[in-house]
Amino acid sequence: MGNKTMTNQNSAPERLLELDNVHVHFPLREGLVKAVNGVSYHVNKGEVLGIVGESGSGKSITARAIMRLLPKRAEAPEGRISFRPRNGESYELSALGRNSRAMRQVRGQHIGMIFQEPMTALSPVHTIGAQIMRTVQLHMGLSRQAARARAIELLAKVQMPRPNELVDAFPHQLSGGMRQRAMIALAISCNPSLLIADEPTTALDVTTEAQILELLKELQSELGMAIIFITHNFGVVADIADRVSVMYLGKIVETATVDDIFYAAKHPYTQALLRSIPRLGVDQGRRLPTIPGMVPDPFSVPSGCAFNPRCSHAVAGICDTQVPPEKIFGSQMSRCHFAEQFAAREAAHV
Ligand SMILES: Nc1ncnc2c1ncn2[C@@H]1O[C@H](COP(=O)(O)OP(=O)(O)OP(=O)(O)O)[C@@H](O)[C@H]1O
Repeated sequence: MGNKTMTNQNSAPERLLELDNVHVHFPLREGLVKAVNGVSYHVNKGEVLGIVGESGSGKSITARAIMRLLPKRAEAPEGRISFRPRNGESYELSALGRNSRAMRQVRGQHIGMIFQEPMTALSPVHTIGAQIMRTVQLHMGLSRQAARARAIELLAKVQMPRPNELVDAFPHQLSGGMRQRAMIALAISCNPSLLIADEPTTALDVTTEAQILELLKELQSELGMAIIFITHNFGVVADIADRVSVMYLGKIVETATVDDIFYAAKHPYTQALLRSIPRLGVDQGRRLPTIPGMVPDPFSVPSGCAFNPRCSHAVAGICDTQVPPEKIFGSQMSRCHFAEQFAAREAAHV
């Protein structure tokens, strides 16, 4: 785990990014899709925050709202997104124009982003070296020669074999894993303080996935950057994250340290997701429990707690009518009406 959270003199972690009540809506002909529906979370300097949830829960759209790279059909995000990359430097990302100079500087220099599909970030018609050189020349003011040296250094840093040769390769000449490394080199080229990783290992075979995770952990601790790691895979989260936020239908329903998520989850959705993970040697020959029902269609989000129709703990008259508030237990947050009961049960088991 990347336990490198930077601290100030009082050893309270320094906040790098803060989202406060962020909404992203898609006005479609069929109705209004509230893809992100009041999301609040923070990332401390140098920490890895995992964001977990089923497909369609709003993980990627929240990340794209931070980068102001939302699909054209989306309305401008509502709520506050504050970012403090360095001492004295502070950006209200939510107040910046999508193509403003400041926003382009943030995207180029301070926040890197990597995706499941490397060709989302890489141009097919330029060499890997040319793409890295362009970024570092633009944002770090390097000369052509220095930029080429930086590109080779970055390819070596992401453990590309023969960086002196591959700097002149086009993306299609590389294997999937190597392309992923090239995209990571491009994303970290200007020493960003935050890397947003959106399912970067989902399409890879398990060996390559393990290598890329190892690489990200090494880079995170060497460069001291924070990472938002988006995935639907709890195993990956356990491997890389310090804290985890669980998303369901456009809301964060639980946030906790990795240990508390695995051993003291206080939201029935988190608990259900954890029950559906296969455990080596334990679940052989046994059918794994799945979460009953389907994620509701985004035009008709259930009233009250959006998870209530699928929840085995739901109580009629409460869960289907009242939106649960955030309940805080030390560093843990749960949006369940009955979170205290889970806490009391844990206390009884100690
Ligand atoms: N271009 C779009 N037009 C309309 N609605 C969209 C668009 N992109 C996303 N949405 C809506 O936003 C919701 C959240 O999408 P998002 O991609 O953030 O989910 P996710 O949790 O990242 O899922 P996945 O793991 O499948 O990537 C989707 O269910 C969809 O309803």
